[in-house]
Amino acid sequence: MSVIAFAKNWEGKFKKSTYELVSYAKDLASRLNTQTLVLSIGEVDESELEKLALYGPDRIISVNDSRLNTLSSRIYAEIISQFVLKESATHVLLSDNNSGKAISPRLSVKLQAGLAAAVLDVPKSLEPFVVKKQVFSGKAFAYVQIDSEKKILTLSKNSFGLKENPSTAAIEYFTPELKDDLFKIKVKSVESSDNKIILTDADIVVSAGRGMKSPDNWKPVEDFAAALGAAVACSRPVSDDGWRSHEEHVGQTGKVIAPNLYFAVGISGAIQHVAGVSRSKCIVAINTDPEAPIFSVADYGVIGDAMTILPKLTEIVLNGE
Ligand SMILES: Cc1cc2nc3c(=O)[nH]c(=O)nc-3n(C[C@H](O)[C@H](O)[C@H](O)COP(=O)(O)OP(=O)(O)OC[C@H]3O[C@@H](n4cnc5c(N)ncnc54)[C@H](O)[C@@H]3O)c2cc1C
Repeated sequence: MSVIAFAKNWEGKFKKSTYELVSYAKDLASRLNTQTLVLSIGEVDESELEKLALYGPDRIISVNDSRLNTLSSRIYAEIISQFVLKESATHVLLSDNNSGKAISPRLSVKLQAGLAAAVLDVPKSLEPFVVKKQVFSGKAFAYVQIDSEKKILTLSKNSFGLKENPSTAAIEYFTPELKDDLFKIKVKSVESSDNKIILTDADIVVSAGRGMKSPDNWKPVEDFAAALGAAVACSRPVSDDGWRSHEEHVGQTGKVIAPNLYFAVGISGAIQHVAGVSRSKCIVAINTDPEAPIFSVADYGVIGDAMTILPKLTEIVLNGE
């Protein structure tokens, strides 16, 4: 028995969500009285791999192969599955991000393992193994029992947090057996259409709604987001009216996000909007209406005109005053 966490990297760097997953894996392994193994795939420097040790793994294993720098859910599932079988691991953890969502169903089939996606908490019980997960865009929770010997969980962002637990895990290397035909589809080059931060991965999101009154009023939103290194999002009517692209629409029928910091600017806070952002660690609302429902879910609120407040906040971020 052991717990394996898949440590996703972004161009050779780990993010907070990876460290959160390792923290969760350590906690679960302690409850099960077993070891925590962290598996990294693709080229990552040893200095970066060593950072994982802060969150308590017993072993850090790297598949250091340049052919694996681009995600292929098929190949990654094959590698993780080989490693799970080699180690006779029982619990496999992935972050509930795009990679985890792509890899985990394939892994579930390969390993004949029960899968619980978007898990929100430590298991409610170990025997039987029951975890809490979100359903209906976060409007409800379900308790799921997994009876298979091997179990796969994808962990929702910001549901467990970071728990430092320094270990002295040394870095090991694993070479899976990968047949040539796995590499028949190759990514020859990656061209980004723009330098936008990916909304679902962003740590900070500045989101705006109908309170901005016109698509021509988005510059203060974009300037503030740029100053913070944040992604830009919007409410549904804004994208329905063509003010912004549907790519930016968050909520029940849009993207579900969980950044560390979410700014809701000129957004009333309808339940369908909040369904997609309620797992943000900290919500800051800017709204002229002190009765706006968004204030009941916000950690901080600013009552006032966004067109005046956003440039002031941008100035403070850029110049510290
Ligand atoms: C089935 C269904 C699914 C839906 N899915 C989604 C979804 O996924 N995402 C989503 O967002 N919505 C969704 N909606 C729509 C949702 O119900 C709301 O209508 C929508 O979220 C409201 O958008 P808003 O907050 O931008 O606009 P409004 O509700 O019009 O709110 C605008 C806010 O801006 C404030 N304001 C006005 N002027 C200023 C100013 N100068 N400065 C600061 N604040 C100002 C106002 O006080 C107000 O609170 C869905 C609805 C349905 C029925």
